[in-house]
Amino acid sequence: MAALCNAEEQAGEQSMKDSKRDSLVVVGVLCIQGAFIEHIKKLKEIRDNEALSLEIREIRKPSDMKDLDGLIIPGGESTTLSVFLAQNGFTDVIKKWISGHGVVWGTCAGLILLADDLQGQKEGGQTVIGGLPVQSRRNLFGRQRDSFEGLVHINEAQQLQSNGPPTCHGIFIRAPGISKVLSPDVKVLGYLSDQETVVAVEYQNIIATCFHPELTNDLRWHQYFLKHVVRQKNNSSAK
Ligand SMILES: NC(=O)CC[C@H](N)C(=O)O
Repeated sequence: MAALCNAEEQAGEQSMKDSKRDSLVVVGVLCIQGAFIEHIKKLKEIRDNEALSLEIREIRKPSDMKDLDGLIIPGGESTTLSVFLAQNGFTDVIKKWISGHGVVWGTCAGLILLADDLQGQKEGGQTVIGGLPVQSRRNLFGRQRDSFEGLVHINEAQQLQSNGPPTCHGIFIRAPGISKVLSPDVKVLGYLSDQETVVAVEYQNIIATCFHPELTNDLRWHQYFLKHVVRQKNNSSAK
């Protein structure tokens, strides 16, 4: 497949270079439960490889969100995460931060928390953050024993890196699905080999994946997220 290098991609590349020169970008990882250590490792690897001016912050309480440019909500157990967030006055803080254009990436349980319409939630409901106009179904691919690894096709129009392959390895652990896209403005970033099952999306300042790129050697999803964060920061400081 031809390498794609669109204007947005170029703007992202430029922003990454700019971030090396000037302002510090602050990216947080929600460190309550789940695969947060793996996300932090990936961010550190990119920061060190690319000499980025990047602060990587562990987010454990609402006040840690101060001056944050980007946030990763990791996979884990969405019920545990949602109860913790609600009980600690965290849900509304993150909601407000996202509506103020903070760039967020939810992987797996993180996607569940960001979906506007959640199906298959625990009895009594789950307090979610929302903001992403998709319907997500918990455990769409089955229970724990149905967890699988498979090929994710990266949507050509949204190529993650101009020089990367058009696929990536997807690790799906009791994964949620994106059962419906609720807005034409949701961009599909990745889908399975059946060409139908959407597993990665982007909507404005929100990225969400059903699988776990932090558990693979592929850095492209984290690089893609960081570019988005830097672009957004530069846009808002230009205003
Ligand atoms: N790997 C994951 O994050 C699994 C998510 C889990 N099924 C949940 O509903 O929270």
